[in-house]
Amino acid sequence: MKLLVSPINTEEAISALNGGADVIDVKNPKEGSLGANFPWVIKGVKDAVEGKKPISAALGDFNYKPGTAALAAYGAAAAGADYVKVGLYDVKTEDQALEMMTGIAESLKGMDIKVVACGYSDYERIDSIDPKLLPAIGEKAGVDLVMVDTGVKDGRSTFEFMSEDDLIEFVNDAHARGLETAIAGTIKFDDIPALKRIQPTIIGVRGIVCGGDRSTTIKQELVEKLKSEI
Ligand SMILES: O=C[C@H](O)COP(=O)(O)O
Repeated sequence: MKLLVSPINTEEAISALNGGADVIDVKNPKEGSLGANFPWVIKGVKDAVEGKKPISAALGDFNYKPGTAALAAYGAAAAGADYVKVGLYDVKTEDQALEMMTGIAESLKGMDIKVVACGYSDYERIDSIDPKLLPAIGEKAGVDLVMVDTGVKDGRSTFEFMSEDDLIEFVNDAHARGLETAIAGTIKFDDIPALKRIQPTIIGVRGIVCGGDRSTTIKQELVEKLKSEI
């Protein structure tokens, strides 16, 4: 399993990089679970990481706006992202999700950039699409990776909203369709044994490597610890 760590600035990105993160995922938690950061922050992180690891950019917790999302993806690509992650937050139907993801994949066609469709394990409380539908939608839309995160960052974990069996079904369905997978959402050290059984391609974190409070800063030693445990 690879480790994706979500810094908010260059300093945190260097802690993530030096701690052994495999993907440096630039986001802006002030704007939500998958809040987008500014292009110059993505660019700054890209320059600081010097090609040692790929850069991911969160595009936002989206409502149903395929054109806006496709343009945001294009912008993140111009800023240097190697992965673009869109949160299907206020996206309620399979048709809406398919149109969103098809538009993003089309806008990045011919570029060496991975498209990530992210659903939310707590989809019922935010009235969003069930993430278990994403592997089929993602395959149709031509995305590279499907992901689950929590939509509300209130300390409740993905494991409180989806059972291990649900997550195994999600991962196996996606892998059978040739897609990569990521699981995130207040992952704790105690969740590592379950994640090893589930075997997603990537584990996505922030809070755990900030020492539990995601509003503080990423600590290199916690990234090192997590990396060695997974
Ligand atoms: O993409 C990963 C998320 O930033 C996870 O954040 P979290 O571990 O604080 O829920």
